[in-house]
This record gives sequence, structure tokens and C-alpha cells, in this order.
Amino acid sequence: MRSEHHGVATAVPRLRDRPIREGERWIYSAGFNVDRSLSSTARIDTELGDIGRIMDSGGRVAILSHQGSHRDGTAVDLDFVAEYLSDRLDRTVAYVPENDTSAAEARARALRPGTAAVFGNTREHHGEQRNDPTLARRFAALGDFVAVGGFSKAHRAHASNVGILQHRPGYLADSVLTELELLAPWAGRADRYSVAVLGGVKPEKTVIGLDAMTGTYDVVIPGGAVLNSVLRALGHDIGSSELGESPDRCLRLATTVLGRHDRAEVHIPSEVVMARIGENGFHDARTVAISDGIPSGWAIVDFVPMPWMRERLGTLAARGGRALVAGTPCRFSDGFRTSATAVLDAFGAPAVQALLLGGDTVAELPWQGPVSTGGGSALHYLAHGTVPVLDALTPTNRELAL
Ligand SMILES: Nc1ncnc2c1ncn2[C@@H]1O[C@H](COP(=O)(O)OP(=O)(O)O)[C@@H](O)[C@H]1O
Ligand SMILES: O=C(OP(=O)(O)O)[C@H](O)COP(=O)(O)O
Repeated sequence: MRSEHHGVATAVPRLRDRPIREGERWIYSAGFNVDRSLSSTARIDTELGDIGRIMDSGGRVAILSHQGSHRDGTAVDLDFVAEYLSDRLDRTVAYVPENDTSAAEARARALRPGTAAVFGNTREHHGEQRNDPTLARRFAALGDFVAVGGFSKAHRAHASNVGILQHRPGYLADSVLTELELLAPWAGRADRYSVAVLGGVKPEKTVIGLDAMTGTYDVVIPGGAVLNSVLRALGHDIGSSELGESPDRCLRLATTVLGRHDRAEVHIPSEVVMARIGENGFHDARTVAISDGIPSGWAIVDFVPMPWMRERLGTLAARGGRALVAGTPCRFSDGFRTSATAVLDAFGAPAVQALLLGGDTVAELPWQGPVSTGGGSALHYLAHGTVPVLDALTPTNRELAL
């Protein structure tokens, strides 16, 4: 199962091919995983066309989105998203804090043709991330058809995007198709010189990104928690550095990749920037040799590019090629910027076709070029040519489900 370029998106029912009839009740599965300050609105902006089209045709739209995580208590109310949507769509978009109750169902049924409401954050329920079938059935009561947007969660088989398709016919939104089309040049092996930077904190950057990109790119530059796993795999002491949610899995993967000696040159810095972890942030930052080890209470926050990395970035900028950043390589927002600056300076050269992907990466790094709203989902698609949401929408799987 693969994308339009490999044949996938044509196999799934698409919203763009589905005439919308006046009064139809639609659930729009969105990926508004953004912070309250709206530091990046890309994940909302990308859904405006699809939601607006359903409304323009007289559809009634119940918007279901995730934000944050139930597991770590970061899921918050989505009232600010409804306000932003009202502003951008130039029509009032109500906010209904519930999403799985009969009151929520009644609010969805009471929507007038051509109107929309944002319902409660799906991650307020522990069942969302577990794809709980009962929760999926309750979500399904909010409409009769599902428009599947939310590319950022396309790699998650959750109740609001995959479970719900057991109960209602689903159609892939243009927002997702656009992402799949955008990603094509960065997929697979290419003749062009290729540089991938992997950072951030989520395990996907290591277990999907490091695994796949070392086989298909010429240079892979680990940063963030990916670098920490790599350094750990090499036997270095990394003190209290960030390892993300699945440290053991990432360590195993990093060990395998390093032993594989695949196509890519993997950048391993000999010097890193470490800082003492304090109650109000980082202190006493200094550059140290990684071979000296990082003491407990200190964390790696950035790294110093090796001369050969600068040379490869120079080659990329001069000759051109493709490049991507999945996850910030350093704690950029805390002021640690050496590695990211070296990368972005090269990636911004006119000859380079560079892409930044992921929520925090796009929100935090200064970048005017192309971006993908999915971090883990884009890596999943680049690595496997599909994502769980596409699989769940394919006719064979749907016939089994419905
Ligand atoms: N060395 C590091 N230690 C801890 N956190 C880091 C490090 N480098 C980058 N980060 C953090 O990773 C976060 C982004 O991680 P992630 O959620 O995986 O990316 P994205 O949302 O772009 O997919 C950023 O907020 C950044 O501060
Ligand atoms: O922000 C997201 O992913 P990303 O950080 O990989 O871009 C998505 O909204 C998925 O969120 P999740 O990784 O909490 O499942």
C-alpha cells in the first residue's frame, strides 16, 4: 500500500471525489496538536480548505482533534482552536468541551447546515491512544461520515482516526493527500546528495528515522535524543541527558544501526554542549569532550559539528541535493543553537531542496521553506510508503471492518 506516487492515495476514498449534500453530518478528524500560544498554526491552516468545503456545501461538521497526551496530562481544552477557526473561516465555530456523551451527540445533531463545532480533546480519554472500540463508537455518534485529516496522527491507530472507521465510512481529506504529495522527493534512495538531520525527543526519530534514513541518505546527523541514544550505544556516559519515552528500544535500534554500516555516514560529534539541569532551566553551559562523559545532573543540549560535517554541508549547499530535519538537533528554544544554525545555513542555500517536519521542529526553528505538519507520521510514510490511517481506509480493509 503506497501513496499516489506508489499508487496508494488513489486506492482510498477521497473527500475531494465525494459530493457533499446539504445537511449531511460529518465528523472531521483533525490533528490540532498545537500549543495554546499558537506558535505555529500550520496544523490548523492545513485543514481549512477541507472543513470550509464541507461547510460551503451545507454539511454539518463535528471536529474531533487530539492535542497533548493523556498519559502525561498535557491534554488541554481546545477552545482556543475553535476561536482561531472562527477567525480564519470567517464563521462562528462553536466549542463543545465533551465528545463521548449523549449531550455531545445532541450538540452534533443540533448543528445547522453549513456550521461546525470543535468537540473536546480526544486525548482527555485514556481510550483514545489505546484505540478503545467503545470510545470509537461514541465518537462515531457525532456524525454519519468521517473526513480523515490530521496527518500528524496518521501513524497512530487511535480511536478518533482509525477506530472510528469501524463504524462510519471514511474519506481521506485533501490536507493529507497534499502532505503525501509533498513528501515524495524525500522518500527512498535518490541519486541526489541527501542529508538527514534527526533530533527531538520522540522515539520515532530513532526507531523509524535513524533506521530508515541510514539506508537511503548519504549523511545522517543525529541530534537531540537520537544523538543521546547513539552516544549511549557507543558506550559513552551521557549523565542525565534526555532519552525520550522508550530509551531501551532506542538504544537497541541505535546499536543495530551503528553495527550495520549502511549507506549513510553517521555524524558522531567528539564535542558536545552540556548544561546543568536546574529548577528554572539550564545553567553553566560548557563545551566538553564526550569521551570525558557527562556527569549526573547535567544534560547534553547541543553538539559541535565535526569539520567533516561542515564540509558535507558545504558540499550540499554548493552542489544541491535533498535534505530534511525531523526533530530539532539541539535545545534551540533554550538558546543552544550551534548545530541547528550550521544545518539551517546550509539547508537554506538555493540549490538545496530541504524540508522540516514535525510540530516542535516547525514551530521552533527559523525556516521559511517547505514543512510537513507530521513528524513521526512523515517519517513513517517516508520509511514504509504508507501509514496506518491509509491502510484503515483502503477498500479491502474497510470491507472487513464494516
Ligand atoms: N538534546 C536535547 N535534549 C532534550 N531535548 C531536546 C534536545 N534536542 C532537542 N530537544 C527538544 O526536542 C523537542 C522536539 O521533539 P519532538 O517532539 O520529537 O519533535 P517534533 O515535535 O518536531 O516531532 C524540542 O522542543 C527540543 O527542545
Ligand atoms: O505532534 C505529533 O507528532 P510529532 O511530534 O511527531 O510531529 C502528532 O500530533 C502526534 O502526537 P503523538 O506523538 O503525541 O501521538
